[in-house]
Amino acid sequence: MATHSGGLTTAPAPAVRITSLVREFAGRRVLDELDLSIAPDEFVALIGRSGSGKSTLLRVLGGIDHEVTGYEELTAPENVSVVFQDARLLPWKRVLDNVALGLPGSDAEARARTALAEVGLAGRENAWPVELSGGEQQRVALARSLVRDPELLLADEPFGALDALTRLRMHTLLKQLCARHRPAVLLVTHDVDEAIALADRVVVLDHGRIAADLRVDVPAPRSPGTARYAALRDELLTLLGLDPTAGTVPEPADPGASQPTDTTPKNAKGSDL
Ligand SMILES: Nc1ncnc2c1ncn2[C@@H]1O[C@H](COP(=O)(O)OP(=O)(O)OP(=O)(O)O)[C@@H](O)[C@H]1O
Repeated sequence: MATHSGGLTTAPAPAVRITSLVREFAGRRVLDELDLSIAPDEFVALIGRSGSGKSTLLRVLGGIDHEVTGYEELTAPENVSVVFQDARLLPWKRVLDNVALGLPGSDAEARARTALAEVGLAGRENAWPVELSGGEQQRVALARSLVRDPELLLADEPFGALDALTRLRMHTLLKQLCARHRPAVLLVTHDVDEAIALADRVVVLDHGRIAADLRVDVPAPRSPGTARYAALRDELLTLLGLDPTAGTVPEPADPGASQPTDTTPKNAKGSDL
């Protein structure tokens, strides 16, 4: 939200501001003088080929990786929540206790109940994680993150392991939760359609640098049938080195999986995204 003073309109301080960030592994630059800003309550999707540095950037912003150099500025909120592809629930704790774990205050349990209701899991408080489906477990993970009212929500392919229908339901849920809690969001995804469905901006990472930073100016309800949607989708696929006419965007490569079907597009070098 902009602030006003003396007739001037001042943009709010960004939730995230990074300039010239470098992360090296064994002398190889995985983040290469990277610049990125995210406004408070802005939803940014981060896409890029495998190995482009997406998870590394999330780890830095989540305070998990401190081995960075070179930066002129590195600002991120202290109150950060992270959601991963797997829900990472404690199997020996019931759902409610997973959400309430570590929450301060005597109202922790009540807040956890409210959060579970928000993600559609009222009545499942006493279930064990193993009794929940993958989508339900991710709902718990979202509740556990958002009950802390984070200023920044980092999500690393949170819906990557879910089936297509569950994924769409989770998109709707995440949009509702973000509208209510208004964190800044950085979502890593391999799915261009997911990025367009959810984000205000899509940032494309290539070899540790921002190759493109595109505003999602597709009018709601962001239907794939519209010309603007199709143009943005094509632009993003092309930036990823994919042929927009070749089919859907592939899932992240799973080394243990069998070869993808012939609907899986290949990048210019013939390898998976
Ligand atoms: N701990 C580490 N030690 C050495 N190299 C690493 C380490 N972590 C990441 N890397 C390397 O950094 C590069 C970027 O990795 P990162 O996981 O950030 O990519 P990514 O864009 O998230 O990929 P993917 O889409 O496959 O998850 C890769 O080449 C990876 O091998």
